[in-house]
Amino acid sequence: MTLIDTRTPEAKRLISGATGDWEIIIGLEVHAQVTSQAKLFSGASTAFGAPPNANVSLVDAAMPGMLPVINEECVKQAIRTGLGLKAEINHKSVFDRKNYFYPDLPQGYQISQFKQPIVGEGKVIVSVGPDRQGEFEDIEVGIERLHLEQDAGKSMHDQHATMSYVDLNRSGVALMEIVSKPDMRSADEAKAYVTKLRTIVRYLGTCDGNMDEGSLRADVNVSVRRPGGEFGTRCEIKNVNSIRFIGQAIDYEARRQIAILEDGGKIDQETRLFDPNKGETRSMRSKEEAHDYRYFPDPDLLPLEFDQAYVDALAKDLPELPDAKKARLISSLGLSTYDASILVSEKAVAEYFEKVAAGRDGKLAANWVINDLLGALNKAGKGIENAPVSPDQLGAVIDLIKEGTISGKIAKDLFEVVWSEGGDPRQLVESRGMKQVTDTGAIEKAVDEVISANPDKVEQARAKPTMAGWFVGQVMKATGGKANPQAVNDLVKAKLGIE
Ligand SMILES: Nc1ncnc2c1ncn2[C@@H]1O[C@H](COP(=O)(O)OP(=O)(O)OP(=O)(O)O)[C@@H](O)[C@H]1O
Ligand SMILES: [Mg+2]
Ligand SMILES: [Mg+2]
Repeated sequence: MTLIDTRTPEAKRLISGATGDWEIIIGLEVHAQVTSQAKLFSGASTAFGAPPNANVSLVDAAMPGMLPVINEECVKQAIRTGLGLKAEINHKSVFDRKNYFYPDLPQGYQISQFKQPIVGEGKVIVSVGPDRQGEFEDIEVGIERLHLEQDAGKSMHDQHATMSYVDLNRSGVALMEIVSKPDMRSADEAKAYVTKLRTIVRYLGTCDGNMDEGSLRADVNVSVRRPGGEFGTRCEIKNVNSIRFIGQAIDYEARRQIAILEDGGKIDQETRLFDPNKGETRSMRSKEEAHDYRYFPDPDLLPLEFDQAYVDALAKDLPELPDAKKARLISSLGLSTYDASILVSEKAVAEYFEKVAAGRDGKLAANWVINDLLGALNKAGKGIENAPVSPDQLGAVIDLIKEGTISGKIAKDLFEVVWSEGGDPRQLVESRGMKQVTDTGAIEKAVDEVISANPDKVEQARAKPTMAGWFVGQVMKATGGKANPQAVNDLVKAKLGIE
């Protein structure tokens, strides 16, 4: 039995407390590391996994007299990301100093953008789902701004009993802070939004999106309100570094706030941390201890200016993005929305699929990629980059089915052979004797044998024509699945004298 969820989309977003329903309001600040060999204002390398303090220039260590020089590559990537988010690109933006003291920030300030960011308002369409009926719902999440800023270094407190260490490798690495509007209403929506952002930056090649290497992380702002009421006070959960944790942090935080409010308390605006081991958020600092960042324009850097021709040139070179690709796969190949959504969700999967589908039946290619290839990869715990079957090999398997050389069933066996042993599918079909038997003489012989061995079943089938399927099954079995099923079906019916 399928359970049909009859609640409206609005009602599905509510969670119930002890005294009635509540709505969760979520806004995310996503920090995405810009794909660039060098840092935002220095030539030091950004390579991941280098020994501590190996990638630190005098600028990143904030030696007196050092001056920042903007890395044009990072500016380009920020503009390209802005275009991918359908956002307004600001031809003039300003770098500000955000002042605070912390041991991993040798400058004593972070260079960021405050009042005039490089990218203004935009929007992202996010597919949320599937729900119990297998349906996706599209929501729109507004982008408030995207600005460029430097990353800080890293303090390490677990290396020594009484001392802390500082690693400045990340100091000065370029980040894009992508600030959403408070448009999300559930953990699922927030998770789907971050997933979509990651897909977009990966298509663009502006950030590698690797959350476990810290290339993408989110500050999660959560508040709750009575449905349709005023926004409540937000708490900000800093630096959450996995999509699953973002969901857990939101659910925990919303319930914590609801419990306080239902108890007659009030929410203090504060910065919190998520503890993945406990699945809880806990207070880091309250608003009273909040920083006064004393933002002001960095006197070492001129405002960043470029003209529309520069933006146009970058726009012209943008790759096809997931939404456009999805629409094209649906309209030109006739794929379902569901299949197209799966295929475009990872750039590498989309590229693989398009190679398989080129010049072939798109729906058949989609079935093979989604059910067989992705299914096998999932089972083996492998990513598409390490798929043992190449697009050419899978394409050849599909061609062999289409030509009638092998049956759909044998194709599954062939796929497994190619997966585990490699090789040219066409040659494997020859050498392993997997060819479909279309020779009517041979099929006829097998049909005759099955019929003469089962006289009682023949009687039954004449009275009940659907029994023909049983004979087809027996013949397929007797021929090792190699007989052409249509030919077997036709012959069985003819011999039994049924329609
Ligand atoms: N009532 C609310 N509930 C949940 N989220 C909210 C609420 N009001 C604002 N937000 C979200 O909080 C985020 C605020 O980010 P923004 O970068 O503008 O400021 P900030 O957090 O004060 O600054 P910083 O970059 O120093 O952390 C946005 O994503 C916004 O959508
Ligand atoms: Mg912010
Ligand atoms: Mg913030």
